[in-house]
Amino acid sequence: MTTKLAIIQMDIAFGNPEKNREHAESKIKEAAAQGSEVILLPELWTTGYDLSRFDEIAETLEGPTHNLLISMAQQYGITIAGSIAEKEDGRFYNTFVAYNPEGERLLQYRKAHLFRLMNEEKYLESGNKKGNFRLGDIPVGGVICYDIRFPEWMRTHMLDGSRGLFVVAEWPKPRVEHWRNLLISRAIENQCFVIACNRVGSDHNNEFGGHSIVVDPWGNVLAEGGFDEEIVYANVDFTDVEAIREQIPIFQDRRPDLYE
Ligand SMILES: NC(=O)CCC(=O)C(=O)O
Repeated sequence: MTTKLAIIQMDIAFGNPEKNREHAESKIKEAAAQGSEVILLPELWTTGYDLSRFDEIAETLEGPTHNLLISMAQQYGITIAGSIAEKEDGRFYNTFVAYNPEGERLLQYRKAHLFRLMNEEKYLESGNKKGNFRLGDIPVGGVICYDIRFPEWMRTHMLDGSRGLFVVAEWPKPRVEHWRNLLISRAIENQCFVIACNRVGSDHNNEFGGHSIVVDPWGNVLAEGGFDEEIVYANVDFTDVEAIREQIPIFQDRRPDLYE
């Protein structure tokens, strides 16, 4: 069965959640009108990297961004996912959330690997739980940006039979070839679909690279964005994973006794 995906490769207004919510809302409407079933937004799409103001602009999971995502998921009968600045008990996290068409939260994954080049370790706490969730019956994982440089962490997400890896990012343009190559490698080595959303535009420190991408479990690029705002669409059949895992059974042939 095919799943219709839409990746919202948007620019993000620095530290301006209201403006970003308005912008995302119009893009979500546009993607839903095309029949999309799963819609992916970028990393920290409401705030950008305005980390020093997270005490003002981060939210609990009951905040206005979550209310908006829940109401849009219900109104359009879609699953919506992306990462948000989360605040809990005076601590801050970069948290990937997903809501199903009933408005139920499927995922709360706090970024595990904090990226020093963008000062995350100075302002954020890291998460310590995996980002596995289910799209209906389909097991998948969700991780955030720098996490993709840790293949062992991605593999951990795949050991339960997950068929897809959702990735959200604010990945700078000068390393966009790393982004592409890492994502294609994660798809091949885990024989899974990789569905990845990167923002575009710039903030005071970085220009971001876009190139949101959907890769199949054989490593073929099914859809890819450019450097500007756009919605990247792709249809995927998560059951395709089975034939490839039968043909080259890496999950059966692993030798964890040697390397775990
Ligand atoms: N937001 C991030 O985690 C950026 C990661 C990144 O740019 C990298 O090169 O890794």
